Amino acid sequence: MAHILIVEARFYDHLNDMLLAGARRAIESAGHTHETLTVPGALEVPGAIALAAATHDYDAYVAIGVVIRGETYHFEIVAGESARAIMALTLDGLAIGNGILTTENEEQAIRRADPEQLDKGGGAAEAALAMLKLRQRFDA
Ligand SMILES: Nc1c(NC[C@H](O)[C@H](O)[C@H](O)CO)[nH]c(=O)[nH]c1=O
Ligand SMILES: CC(=O)[C@@H](O)COP(=O)(O)O
Repeated sequence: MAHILIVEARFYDHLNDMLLAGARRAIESAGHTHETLTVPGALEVPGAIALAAATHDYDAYVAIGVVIRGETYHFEIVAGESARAIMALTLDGLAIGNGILTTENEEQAIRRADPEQLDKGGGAAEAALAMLKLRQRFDA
């Protein structure tokens, strides 16, 4: 049994609730346990994962959040930099599933967050578990 940390950027409550439900369902149905850590926005997620990793309390991580395009270049910064930093942590050997949605509008986000539609939260949890298996296989 693995212990998974879900790190959620709580920027849009209703969308996050759906992503979290999907992630928790996937982890529980695979027989694992989880905790959730909440940070303000997607830019804080990689730093929170790095801090949590230093404790060695968790086997894998699921990043959850929603970035919706606004009027300015800020979207590119938040979407791109959060993904870049999460990717850097995976290259350091952490097992992470990235469920941070980056969408043009709320309608796209709902379809992807809803566990009964595209279930991207569940997908991110499954990716984290797959990476954990790889870590174990390579004894990392
Ligand atoms: N616009 C969105 C943000 N922006 C906030 C940043 O992530 C960050 O919290 C702030 O710049 C302080 O460091 N975050 C999201 O998760 N989603 C957005 O759409
Ligand atoms: C992530 C974003 O693009 C958004 O929340 C920021 O909006 P804006 O560019 O209108 O300030």
